[in-house]
Amino acid sequence: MKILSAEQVREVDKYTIENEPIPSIDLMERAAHAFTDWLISHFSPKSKVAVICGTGNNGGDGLAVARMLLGKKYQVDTFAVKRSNEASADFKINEKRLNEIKPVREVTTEKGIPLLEEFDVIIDGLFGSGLSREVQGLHADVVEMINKSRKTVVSIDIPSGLFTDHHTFPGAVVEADYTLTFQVPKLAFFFPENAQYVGEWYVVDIGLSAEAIDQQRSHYYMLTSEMISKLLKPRKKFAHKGDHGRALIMSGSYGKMGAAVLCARAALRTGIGLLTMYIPTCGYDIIQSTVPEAMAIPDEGDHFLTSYTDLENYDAVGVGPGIGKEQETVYSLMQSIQTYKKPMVIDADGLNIISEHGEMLEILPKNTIITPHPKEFERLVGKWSDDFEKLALQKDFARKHDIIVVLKGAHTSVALPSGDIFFNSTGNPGMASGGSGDVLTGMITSLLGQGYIPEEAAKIGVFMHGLAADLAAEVIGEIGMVATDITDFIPEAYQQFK
Ligand SMILES: NC(=O)C1=CN([C@@H]2O[C@H](COP(=O)(O)OP(=O)(O)OC[C@H]3O[C@@H](n4cnc5c(N)ncnc54)[C@H](OP(=O)(O)O)[C@@H]3O)[C@@H](O)[C@H]2O)[C@@H](O)CC1
Ligand SMILES: Nc1ncnc2c1ncn2[C@@H]1O[C@H](COP(=O)(O)OP(=O)(O)O)[C@@H](O)[C@H]1O
Ligand SMILES: [K+]
Repeated sequence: MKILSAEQVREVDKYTIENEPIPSIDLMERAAHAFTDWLISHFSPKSKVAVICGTGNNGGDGLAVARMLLGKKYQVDTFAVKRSNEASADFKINEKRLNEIKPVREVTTEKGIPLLEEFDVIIDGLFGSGLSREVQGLHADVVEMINKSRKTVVSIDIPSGLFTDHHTFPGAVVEADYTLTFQVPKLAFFFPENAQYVGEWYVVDIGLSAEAIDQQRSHYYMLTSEMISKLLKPRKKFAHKGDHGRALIMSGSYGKMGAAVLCARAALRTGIGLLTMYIPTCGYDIIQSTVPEAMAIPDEGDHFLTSYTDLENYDAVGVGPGIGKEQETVYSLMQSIQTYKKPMVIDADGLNIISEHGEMLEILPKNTIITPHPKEFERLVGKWSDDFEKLALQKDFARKHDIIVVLKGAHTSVALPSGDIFFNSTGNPGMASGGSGDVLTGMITSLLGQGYIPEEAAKIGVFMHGLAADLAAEVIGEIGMVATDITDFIPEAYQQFK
């Protein structure tokens, strides 16, 4: 699913109005219906609802929503924050329609700001995609009242005061519990710095022209199950293990053999035909007894990797989880990168080593997939001042080194050398515990080994990893979830695509 800028959404709106064709007031009605349907399914008619409107089309949506809720017997009070008589044409039409049912209360001074404590739900229709500057004065006071109310806040399209296409400095921005955004996700929603404003967010379809969306050029996408299902290859009836690839994973050190075990189990659950673990000698018995499906080649080093093995026969090689940064391990990594000519998967200490030996970046096989978490990424590229800058760094790094950068976190992003970036839509905070990343490395290596091209392996791996965790959370919750649970639910994640 494409992610569009505010400007692009405006163009798509305009195209839809002209070509469907549909009068803009009817398009607003459609948007308000979609929003209201969601509200009705989440809040009972006993709820006291305050709708706070600006005088643009976001406010127009708010007025239409208020009218629809009144029609469904909700108790609704509507407030329009006005600094002048200027308002959008569709706002004025909806103001007239609502006034015939229940008058809109005008807020023109600070004193006129309503007490919001008496309401259960506050609908935020102050500003949407037309936000053109930071919110100040009367509007800022209203935003502050909304945020102080501690009531459930649902934002229409975008939390008021949040810029969708660049960094928003802390100030007057609505802190929504829910944001229902129209038609396409907005870039700012994917960043941790905006989580407190956006809350839980959903995309609601308002029937904007698919053709117009197709025509918009965007580097940003959200991974959806529709996209993943198109990538997955079914198994053939007469397939044998040789058809599903051979992967080698170099992982583990004394005290960190768990990383290797997690990685191995995840690779197997993701469907690799044959898996070999290259591990220090101390990990040999551990791997052989905990993951009997995998073969094992012990390195000469007892506690950590010191060398490498013949890599040529493997369809994919993953390196990094739990390997440590000993000098001999640096050599081991360097030699494997130099020897293996196909794309690799590099994670964790593999990346920490590279950040201390920048020359390795220059020799990484093209389309290698690296999977840093933010701290590992910072070691590679340096600090950033906000999440939009982090995104730019990720994009540049992928381009410059011709690699795929999977930057992990909530909404993990997959940056391709082309400049395209795919944000994940699966996953939950239950994954924020040791070992979850090792599982991902195993999954992506497995997919690469099965013949998926690197771009596909990264996208499928990231999506399925989060989906497995979501399915695990449904059964066991987020708190008690451990990395092994994610692995255990990988098969069920695949079952969703049967
Ligand atoms: N047909 C469609 O297009 C559809 C659109 N839809 C809805 O419309 C929304 C976009 O509406 P919109 O473009 O009217 O902009 P909106 O966000 O309401 O605000 C603009 C007004 O606010 C003002 N303003 C801006 N910043 C300000 C500030 N900091 N402080 C004070 N004022 C500020 C700005 O003034 P100006 O910048 O011109 O000075 C202007 O007057 C979109 O999010 C969706 O909800 C849906 O109904 C589907 C169909
Ligand atoms: N709050 C969250 N929501 C969704 N996914 C998360 C969240 N926190 C962590 N994750 C996922 O869990 C994994 C953690 O990886 P990483 O930080 O490398 O952990 P470790 O090194 O312990 O294995 C990543 O894939 C990340 O995307
Ligand atoms: K809003």
